[in-house]
Amino acid sequence: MAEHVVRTEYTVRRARTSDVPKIQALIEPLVQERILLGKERVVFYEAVQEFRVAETPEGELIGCGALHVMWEDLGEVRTLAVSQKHLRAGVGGAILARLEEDALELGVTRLFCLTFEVPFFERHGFLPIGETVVDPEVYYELIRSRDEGVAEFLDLARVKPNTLGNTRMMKTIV
Ligand SMILES: CC(=O)SCCNC(=O)CCNC(=O)[C@H](O)C(C)(C)COP(=O)(O)OP(=O)(O)OC[C@H]1O[C@@H](n2cnc3c(N)ncnc32)[C@H](O)[C@@H]1OP(=O)(O)O
Repeated sequence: MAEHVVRTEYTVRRARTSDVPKIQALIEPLVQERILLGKERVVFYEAVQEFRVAETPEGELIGCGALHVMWEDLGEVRTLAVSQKHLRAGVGGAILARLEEDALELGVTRLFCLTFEVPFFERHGFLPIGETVVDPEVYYELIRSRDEGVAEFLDLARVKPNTLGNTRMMKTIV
């Protein structure tokens, strides 16, 4: 008997302000599990232009992901998540591909991520990295940022509890 395959129909689009509560609801279980870092709602509104979301024809938000620019050539994939019932249907891969297009459009050629989902990111061309992979001059510029994600990228001691068990990964997308 042929295997029954459930197809998920969806489109990936730029996020809108009205998506913010839905993005928060989508990632809340992952925040509870300490897989993703919880953030205040205002932080999501401030970052709404960084987000892409996956939506079904019925208007259900089933995935999200963000690209945060850190430096001239450097960006970070953030808050990539797919709802439990739509996992393994290509949604995460499609959002990541769109974030990579966004990165190239902006001039960003190196993408960082900090994740527990190592095999997923490896399949998309990311490789584990050890320490910080920026020149000392850039390091001392980045250290001025107030962004928690940048602090995590720099592996600063004060954010180590947030990053415990995560793998630091990088992809060059030129
Ligand atoms: C940088 C950060 O944001 S770090 C945080 C990363 N996110 C998390 O940790 C949150 C929890 N995890 C998730 O939300 C998800 O697992 C994600 C986002 C990592 C991946 O999302 P998914 O939509 O499941 O990814 P996608 O479907 O593209 O690929 C996953 C698997 O499904 C498989 N797949 C893709 N399309 C299909 C399909 N149509 N039918 C069957 N399998 C499929 C892929 O081959 C892959 O399989 P593999 O793992 O055996 O190689």
